[in-house]
Amino acid sequence: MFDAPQTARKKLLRSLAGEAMDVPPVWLMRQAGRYLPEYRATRAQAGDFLSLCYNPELAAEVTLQPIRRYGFDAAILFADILLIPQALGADLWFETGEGPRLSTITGPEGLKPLKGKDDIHEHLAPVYETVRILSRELPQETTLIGFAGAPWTVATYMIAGRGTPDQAPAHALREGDKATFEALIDLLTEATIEYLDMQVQAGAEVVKIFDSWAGSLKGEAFDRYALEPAKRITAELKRRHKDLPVIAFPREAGEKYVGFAKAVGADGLAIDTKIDPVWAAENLQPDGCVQGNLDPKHMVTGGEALVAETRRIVDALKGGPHIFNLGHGITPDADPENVHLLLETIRG
Ligand SMILES: Cc1c2[nH]c(c1CCC(=O)O)Cc1[nH]c(c(CCC(=O)O)c1C)Cc1[nH]c(c(CCC(=O)O)c1C)Cc1[nH]c(c(C)c1CCC(=O)O)C2
Repeated sequence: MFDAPQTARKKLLRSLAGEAMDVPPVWLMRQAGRYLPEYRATRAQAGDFLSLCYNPELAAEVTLQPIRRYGFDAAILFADILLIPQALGADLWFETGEGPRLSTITGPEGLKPLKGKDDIHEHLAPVYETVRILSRELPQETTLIGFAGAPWTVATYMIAGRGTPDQAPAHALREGDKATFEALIDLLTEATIEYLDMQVQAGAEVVKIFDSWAGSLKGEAFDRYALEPAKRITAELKRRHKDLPVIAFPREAGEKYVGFAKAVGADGLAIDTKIDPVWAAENLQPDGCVQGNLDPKHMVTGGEALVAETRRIVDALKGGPHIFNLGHGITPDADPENVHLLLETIRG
């Protein structure tokens, strides 16, 4: 575990512990990415995106690049939510300009080739090594965030074999073959616990659970397949690592955001761009730290609109614990200069 007096000084950990600050800590989703020329150069050196994820020296290098350039308060491990399916035995590749492709799961036979929750570590060992390098090399004020995809979001890719606008194949399996669907969610929940546990053992100080497609689950299905797995993962990680801060991101959950952090046991709740920060201050911040939620389009367009919207978010959330971030990942067409403008606006 980490040493309390030193971590107590890290701004991100103070926010997650519930402290309101004049200047919130800030980092950006996808801060290591294609909008940075140094990222594109290192990815070219690695060969392709997946080779970069499995090369600890180069993955650590791209994680550090935005920290050197901008001095963010947190670094997020460079990896991907789809490494777990690959570690479990699914095929995974990336089609240039299109996105991920995987083998599909359409029924019980789709589960047969998958490995058990404890058989993922050899495949994921390079990721743990990246975390170890980062925990040595990051500046001491920078918090290291580990992460995984939430079971539902990862399952949507494993079932469809690709990203889908409405997650229809996953909903079809959930409704048509509940046993197979629930066995997959269970396997992913348990494998995610082991994966994040290893990241924490290697030096991750916070973990974030990305449920990018949580918004397509409604009513009871949301509680069962978004909330319950996040709760199981959080409870077990906190049992193994007392005081480990957890950030949940049930993207586009809308009104289901209310009470989510408390029910899950998460310390931080990441909000998407559809959430009004004034509403979040009233309805979400009483339960703990809120992270978000500038629209990533401002990182492309910049100017007065970026400044005004950033100020509006900071002002709305300054009465409670807040981590400044975007509402979703920064896009490849973002202008790196706009990140300087953002940081000047927040930090003065
Ligand atoms: C759904 C999802 C994925 N991956 C992730 C999510 C959840 C968050 C979200 O909703 O965006 C999470 C993720 N992906 C990546 C990180 C690294 C850390 C960081 O935020 O800087 C993280 C935390 C790197 C990446 N993951 C990916 C890239 C781009 C790859 C490249 O360099 O070509 C990066 C930097 C590729 C990826 N990975 C994924 C897709 C759909 C794609 C293709 C889309 C795209 O190209 O942006 C799956």
